[in-house]
Amino acid sequence: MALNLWRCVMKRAEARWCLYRSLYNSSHGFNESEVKRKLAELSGGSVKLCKGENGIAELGISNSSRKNALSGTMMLELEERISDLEKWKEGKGLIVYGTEDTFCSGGDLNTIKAISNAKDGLMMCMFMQNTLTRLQRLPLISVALIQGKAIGGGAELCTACDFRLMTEGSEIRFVHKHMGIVPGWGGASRLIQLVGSRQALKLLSGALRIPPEHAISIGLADGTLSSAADSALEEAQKWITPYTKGAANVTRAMKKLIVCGREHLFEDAIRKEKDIFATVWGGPSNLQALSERTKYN
Ligand SMILES: CC[C@H](C(=O)O)C(=O)SCCNC(=O)CCNC(=O)[C@H](O)C(C)(C)COP(=O)(O)OP(=O)(O)OC[C@H]1O[C@@H](n2cnc3c(N)ncnc32)[C@H](O)[C@@H]1OP(=O)(O)O
Repeated sequence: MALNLWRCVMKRAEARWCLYRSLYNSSHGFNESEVKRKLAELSGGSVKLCKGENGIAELGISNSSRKNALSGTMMLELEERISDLEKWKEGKGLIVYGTEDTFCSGGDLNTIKAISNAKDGLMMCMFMQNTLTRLQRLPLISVALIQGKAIGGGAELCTACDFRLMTEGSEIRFVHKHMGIVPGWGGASRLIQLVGSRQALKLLSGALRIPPEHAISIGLADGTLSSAADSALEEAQKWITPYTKGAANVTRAMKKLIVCGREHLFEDAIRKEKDIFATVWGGPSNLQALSERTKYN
């Protein structure tokens, strides 16, 4: 009886701690079923989840013909995998990685072109902000394993993890300015939290390449992996182990403390990011950039 009561108290506390509350719902004009229907039409690639016996899950972003760019269906799969992880009570850690030689090259430009009007762009923005905020709030210690490029939305995705490990020659780059837009998946608000407003302004307004050594020096990355591509995941597992060792409920409680401490006043900032995103999305610079399909080699 006492245990059930304790469980009920904890459930209410978690709800109060905003651990599982989405940022946007119908009161914000967010029509989730409508945006899911639209994204389901834009296919390609996959997002796979493997939950380990050791309490560490691996989430793999895969769209090999498009450098792991996130198509509409991949955005939906990402949300489904995160829902799965929210229910995984034995979970302690999570490694997010891209298959082959790239982390993620951002939104799939074919998907982005199909939703370049103001309404669809805003719906996608709110869907991805909900999804990446839930990723960030998971009671799991999360690591983005960056091999190759993390470009645009891919750079934003990696900021939603607690830590970032980069392999030699990899690069994080917020290329949004060259697309005539600003980050919209919450990446700007999280980058400011990670590196401070001055560094964030340089990285965003300069669309600067961020190699491993620079990322570490400004506090964006937490380590470099020297391993070859096929053993990077194994090395990331070793890196995360000291932080996930021990009882799952304690590790999860530690992460919950961090989430609650970090988010005070955060929701205001991220909602303003959405409003600013709406002023440039689908505008002349954005449409021009989409027609040029610049390569950021
Ligand atoms: C809010 C987020 C924001 C948004 O949603 O608006 C975005 O994330 S917009 C997308 C931002 N990302 C880009 O613009 C990346 C563009 N691609 C590149 O810069 C390069 O492809 C690079 C650096 C990722 C890899 O260069 P590399 O020379 O190694 O390979 P290729 O360029 O030959 O690419 C192979 C193949 O993949 C296709 N590709 C790459 N990225 C994307 C993408 N984001 N969407 C769709 N397709 C992509 C590329 O076109 C090549 O296909 P091919 O048929 O051979 O042209």
